[in-house]
Amino acid sequence: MDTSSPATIQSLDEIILEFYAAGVIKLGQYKLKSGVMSPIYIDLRELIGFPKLLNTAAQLLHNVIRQKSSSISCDVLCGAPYAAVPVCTLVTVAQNIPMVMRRKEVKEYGTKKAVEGPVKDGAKCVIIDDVCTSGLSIMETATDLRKVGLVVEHAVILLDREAGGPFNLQNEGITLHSVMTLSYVCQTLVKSGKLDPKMAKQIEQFMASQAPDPKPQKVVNGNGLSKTWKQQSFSARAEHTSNAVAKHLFQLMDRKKSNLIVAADLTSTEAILNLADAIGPNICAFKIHADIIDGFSEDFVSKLKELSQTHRFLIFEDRKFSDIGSTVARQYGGGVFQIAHWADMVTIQPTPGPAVIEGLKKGQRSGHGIGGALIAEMSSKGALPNKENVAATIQMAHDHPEDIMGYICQSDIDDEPRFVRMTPGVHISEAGDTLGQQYVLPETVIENCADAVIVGRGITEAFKPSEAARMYQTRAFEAYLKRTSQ
Ligand SMILES: O=c1ccn([C@@H]2O[C@H](COP(=O)(O)O)[C@@H](O)[C@H]2O)c(=O)[nH]1
Repeated sequence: MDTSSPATIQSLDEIILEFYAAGVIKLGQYKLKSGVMSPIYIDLRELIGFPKLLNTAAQLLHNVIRQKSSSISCDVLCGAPYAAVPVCTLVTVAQNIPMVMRRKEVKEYGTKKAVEGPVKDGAKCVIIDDVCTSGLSIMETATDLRKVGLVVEHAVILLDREAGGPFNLQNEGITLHSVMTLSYVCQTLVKSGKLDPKMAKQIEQFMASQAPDPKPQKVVNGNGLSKTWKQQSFSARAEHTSNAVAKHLFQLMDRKKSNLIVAADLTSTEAILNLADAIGPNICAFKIHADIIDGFSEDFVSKLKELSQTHRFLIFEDRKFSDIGSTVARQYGGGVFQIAHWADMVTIQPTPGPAVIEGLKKGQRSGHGIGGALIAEMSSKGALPNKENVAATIQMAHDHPEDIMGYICQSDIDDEPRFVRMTPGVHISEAGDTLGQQYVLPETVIENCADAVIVGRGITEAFKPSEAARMYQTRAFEAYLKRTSQ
């Protein structure tokens, strides 16, 4: 996403708000081309009623071409019919770049051309479009342009709905560049009070449900060899998983530049909520133990959920479910804590076997699979080592990819990129505690196996928890960047 000049981040936000005021961004229930109902609809055709805004859109699009001029070469433009034709015409006039027009319906008379305008064999044509969902309409345009000899390698759009467009187009040899993403638009509307955080969460869930199915990716390192799971980026791995929570967490870690999960092992609801508010911007997930909290209540849960929406983090209940299926179904879906109603992620002990997962599925409340993290290895001293158990745990995960989002582990136990590895027992002082907890540095666990680090007392007992959270966030994310650049 391009957020630089002339629209700085601030002025891009202002433009988004103007789009909203002009009715270009609509909230409600709208039917998409695919027939799917969407809680948000972006109709850039409305821009033709607002000449100033139309011109701004043209400037934003041209900025992308200008700023990426070292990679995008552009002899001619083509606005994808019909919504993008007016805005493309403005770019043509303002920048003196010729334009061609693709006809959707070829005339039965006259020249019968599918592409009108200055078509030169081998000329580089950049497609301009308003919104991209799956990339299909850009692909249709590219097919016609290629048929007449134009070379299409880039498309520039105003808004990416993040439903697989860039990935699908890349497979067809087209790099997609967008001015903004749907998540950024939602974020801006929430910040300005135009969009209720609850509604934003619904949109986020809708987007996750629309995200593409995992597709095999050609992921190779500098030597042309297949990248191991450790070398792959979170965004690439999001494409590999069919677990909605893992996909969401991978995308969140990538966007927030945080692979820090805090373990908020505090007992007062007030202290927990204050911590969540203070460090929310630095974390991807907030882990609690509901059963150690004094005065756990519905009110506490709703406040924590509100904070999770404001700061965009997942709520992680470290319940370590480990009973027969029927008991687990009740522990998860009912009882004092009603965990299934508020936890995005939960930990699971694999010892009962697959029945524990079936029990959780029975107790679940969300529409998607449970965000189950299987405990493969524990951090405490003397934790029972058993290779057979680890192998069986991996098998359980592989047999339940819709419900298992990843592992709690201490070493590199599996080659499969789709699972998120989370490692507790992380502290910048490796001394450990007096009750068997063992600590390792964030850099070491990321290098060993962790995608996300789980840090408890390193943050909660720090003199300034928010500064400590920032420090762990930076160290863990930099270690991840280093690992993926190898
Ligand atoms: O193997 C495990 C599994 C879970 N935990 C949990 O993580 C945190 C660690 O807290 P620190 O204060 O950073 O020690 C805590 O909630 C444990 O229940 C773990 O430590 N090891």
